[in-house]
Amino acid sequence: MDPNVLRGRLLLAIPKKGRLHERCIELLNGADIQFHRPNRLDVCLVQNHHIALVFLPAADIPSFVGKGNVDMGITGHDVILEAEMESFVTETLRLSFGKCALQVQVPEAGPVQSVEALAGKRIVTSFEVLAGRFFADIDDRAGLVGDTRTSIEYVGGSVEAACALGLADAIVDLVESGETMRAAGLRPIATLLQSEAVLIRSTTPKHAHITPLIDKITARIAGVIAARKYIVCQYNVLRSKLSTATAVTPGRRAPTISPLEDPEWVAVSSMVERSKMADVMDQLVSVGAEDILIFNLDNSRV
Ligand SMILES: Nc1ncnc2c1ncn2[C@@H]1O[C@H](COP(=O)(O)OP(=O)(O)OP(=O)(O)O)[C@@H](O)[C@H]1O
Ligand SMILES: O=P(O)(O)OC[C@H]1O[C@H](OP(=O)(O)OP(=O)(O)O)[C@H](O)[C@@H]1O
Ligand SMILES: [Mg+2]
Repeated sequence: MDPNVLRGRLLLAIPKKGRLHERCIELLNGADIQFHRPNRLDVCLVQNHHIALVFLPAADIPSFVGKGNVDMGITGHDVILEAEMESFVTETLRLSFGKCALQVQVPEAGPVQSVEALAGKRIVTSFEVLAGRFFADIDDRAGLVGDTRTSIEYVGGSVEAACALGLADAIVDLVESGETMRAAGLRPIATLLQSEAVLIRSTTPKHAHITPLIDKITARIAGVIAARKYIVCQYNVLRSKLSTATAVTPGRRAPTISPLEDPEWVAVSSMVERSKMADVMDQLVSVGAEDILIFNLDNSRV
């Protein structure tokens, strides 16, 4: 691709593979960012905006954004910390996917109960910076110096195999469902951090003229995330019970109250978190609300 084609375009990095890739593509579709990625190509032009997408390993995105080589990106909170880029990138949105925890895991049947018992032992991980810092603290407290300190060995993937292969006394790796951990006969003994996918931009952007477009894309993505997170709940209730009912559905800003032909009744419409929908409906029934309807949102701008 001729680099001149990219000139002046906002560069948006997304993971080229792995757990976040497909979710990012869905998000871009939801935000009407249209593109066609030719097979194997890692840079492609967006058809309906002055944007180019850059497909990178998730772990490389923090430093690309932090150094201003791309303008914004989607990656995991965990790899921002691992790349030590937290001062160079701003996390503008949490994206509610890619949720996982970075945990210390030991063989299920083994004797180790605490991280202190791992001081001076062998750790295998893809997170050598975070694990290194964590165990350096433990070594310091145990007064270990030189060769007696905990060894941290980097591997790029399949971290769980290290204990079974006799290469590690413990691993530090991501856990979501816990299926991989259990399948490998491991159990967690400590959590270093919780993570989820985030939208990031450079703290010191190189191209000031691009900021309005960054803001516009951020607002669009925020709208898609909110549309997934919320439903609209609509119901009828006696005017005399309105304040009790709206305490259950206060909405994001305030509920919409509309009159009905029957002056004793009103209709209420309010945004409710999808995860609370069933509880909210139960409570509305118990305060006397009727004709409770739930609507999915296709998109939003909130
Ligand atoms: N099991 C998981 N559940 C949820 N999010 C995860 C999980 N594993 C990783 N992630 C998130 O996705 C990010 C990228 O990790 P992932 O392992 O998918 O990338 P990769 O190593 O580039 O790809 P692959 O492992 O397929 O080679 C992680 O930094 C983390 O934020
Ligand atoms: O708790 P779970 O739901 O089982 O998910 C955790 C697994 O997901 C990631 O692996 P990934 O699929 O990226 O494979 P990899 O080890 O090859 O990187 C992570 O490294 C764990 O192994
Ligand atoms: Mg992986």
